[in-house]
Amino acid sequence: MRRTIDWDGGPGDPAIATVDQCALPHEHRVLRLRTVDELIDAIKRLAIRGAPALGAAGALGVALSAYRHPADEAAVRDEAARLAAARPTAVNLGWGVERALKRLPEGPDAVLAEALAVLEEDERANRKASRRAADLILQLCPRRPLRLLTHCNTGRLATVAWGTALGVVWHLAADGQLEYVLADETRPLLQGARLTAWELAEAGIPYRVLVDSAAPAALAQGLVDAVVVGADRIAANGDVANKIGTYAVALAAARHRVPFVVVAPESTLDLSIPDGSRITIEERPVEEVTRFAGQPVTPPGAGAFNPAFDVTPADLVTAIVTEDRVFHGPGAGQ
Ligand SMILES: CSC[C@@H](O)[C@@H](O)C(=O)COP(=O)(O)O
Repeated sequence: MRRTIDWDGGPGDPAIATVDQCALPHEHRVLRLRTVDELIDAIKRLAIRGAPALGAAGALGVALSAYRHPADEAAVRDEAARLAAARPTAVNLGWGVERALKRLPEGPDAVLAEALAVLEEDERANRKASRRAADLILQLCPRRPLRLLTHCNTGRLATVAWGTALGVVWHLAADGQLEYVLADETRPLLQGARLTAWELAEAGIPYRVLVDSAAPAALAQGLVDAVVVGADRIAANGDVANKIGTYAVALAAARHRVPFVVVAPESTLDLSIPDGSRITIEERPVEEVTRFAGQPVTPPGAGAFNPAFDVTPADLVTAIVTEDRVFHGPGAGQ
């Protein structure tokens, strides 16, 4: 399967195919989802995850619903609303749903055509944004070859194909300008250790995984030329919501004057909100923190604070790079 998520419907059998990100790195398994409820469940379990992949899932989900209920627009709109609410932070999910819904009056084939256009555009946008970000990092960092640090997973698994921040890695490696990648493990669900490491290994790129709390030490020891991350929602003032732990990396990068670059498609910008304080941060089940690899790691009944995302203030961001433009944040002087 070339794409992480795609339409897999035959006549009378509408379905979405997606890589099961819960099974990696041990097993590369493809899920075939036949209903919007199955799709919502896959999104909630993070079998499908990453803002651009969620945008694709939103659009494909509306197509799935439109084929399942061809004569019942209200049923499709109800499923679309539930789908858009499956995860609150990544703006792309609701954006993908809305884009596909606009074609609903024209019938299921038109909705599917729109969803497939979202998928097509995603890969194109990510390749372009990551090329632009790679060129910017080459300008900002004199040392060669480059040593990058990243957080969470922003590769092809988080998108339809290619990736955003990890797309920068693919470009720099192809240019012969990359020494290695440090991949934060990304507690509690280990998107870095499980998924980014899997993608880097598959691509033959030198990498090491580090616990999230080691990232400031890596920056302090001069092991990193630039930090490159993705985003789930970017407010009008340049505040960036991304996987929990991103803010701590940005603070440490600023302290050590290491460029902190955010790469995202335009669909991740939410110019309707003035700043990051308006971004809804998803809180996930306490068991993700109180258990590890299926085993309890806390005394029975321990509480947990488990936000899935944090907001990095714009003044810690050197640049936000999309397929269309580069925003230099107030942190650009670092
Ligand atoms: C290109 S993906 C950008 C972000 O979506 C990514 O960094 C992230 O935070 C994903 O969080 P997740 O909870 O795994 O969906």
